[in-house]
Amino acid sequence: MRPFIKMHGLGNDFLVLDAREAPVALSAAQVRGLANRHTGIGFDQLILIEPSATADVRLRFWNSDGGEVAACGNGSRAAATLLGGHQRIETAGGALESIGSSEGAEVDMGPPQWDWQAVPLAFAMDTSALPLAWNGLANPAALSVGNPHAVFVVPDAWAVPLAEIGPVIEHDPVFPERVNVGVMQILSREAIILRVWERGAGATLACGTGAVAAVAAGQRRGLLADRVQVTMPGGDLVVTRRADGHLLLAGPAQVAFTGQVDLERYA
Ligand SMILES: N[C@H](CCC[C@H](N)C(=O)O)C(=O)O
Repeated sequence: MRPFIKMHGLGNDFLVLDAREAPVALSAAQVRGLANRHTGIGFDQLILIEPSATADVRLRFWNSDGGEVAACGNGSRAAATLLGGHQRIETAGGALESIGSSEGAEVDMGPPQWDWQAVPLAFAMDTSALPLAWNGLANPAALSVGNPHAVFVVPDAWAVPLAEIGPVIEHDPVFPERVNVGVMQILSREAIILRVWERGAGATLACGTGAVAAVAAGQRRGLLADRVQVTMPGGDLVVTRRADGHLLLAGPAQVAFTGQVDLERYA
């Protein structure tokens, strides 16, 4: 049996396993089994905390579909909340820094990456506004914040049929590694509403990298200030652009419960 911690950031929920003392090897099938909300523990993402040779800790992330991914903003904040204090974090999507407190954490998610090959896209396009449309959603920004995002500016975020259109865009071959799909309604230069269809997890109550990507997209178009409140179905995050171009993600993260799990049962 292995101890686990169930956490969430505004309802974007995580199974956290601390593998710094004892390594954990996970198959995609095991992750999918653990993610099942009826026969497993249930989560949007699984987070593994591992030792790091280059930072204080290494974080690895898996979506509920079993795929390992390089970034998870809310997941990084949840781990940072657990770890507390100032942490240097190694991830496959880049090095992060966090300041944790008992209620939540702020994570430096680094600068957004706008090169089409960094997103990645299947061919060169203007990433500030792709010349593409899907069922009425058109001209998204495309960028990486350690993971790929397409962000659409829409007049009413709540009116978008995300469950129908999200998977179509997620799996479009123009995104060779698939993509997280955000629909952003701009309320003012300091406030947006955002809903996200997440690659490998579907519609979530909040998405940290999605919030960072949406604010970066709005800032690139000259529509948003340096500090923006991002209202998502699960609550509010704050994204701040620092003078060096790094984007800081702040908001609450909580422990829901702890337990023991037999990982072999899901192999
Ligand atoms: N679905 C994302 C990973 C989790 C992102 C989200 N939960 C966050 O807080 O950033 C992806 O496949 O890149």
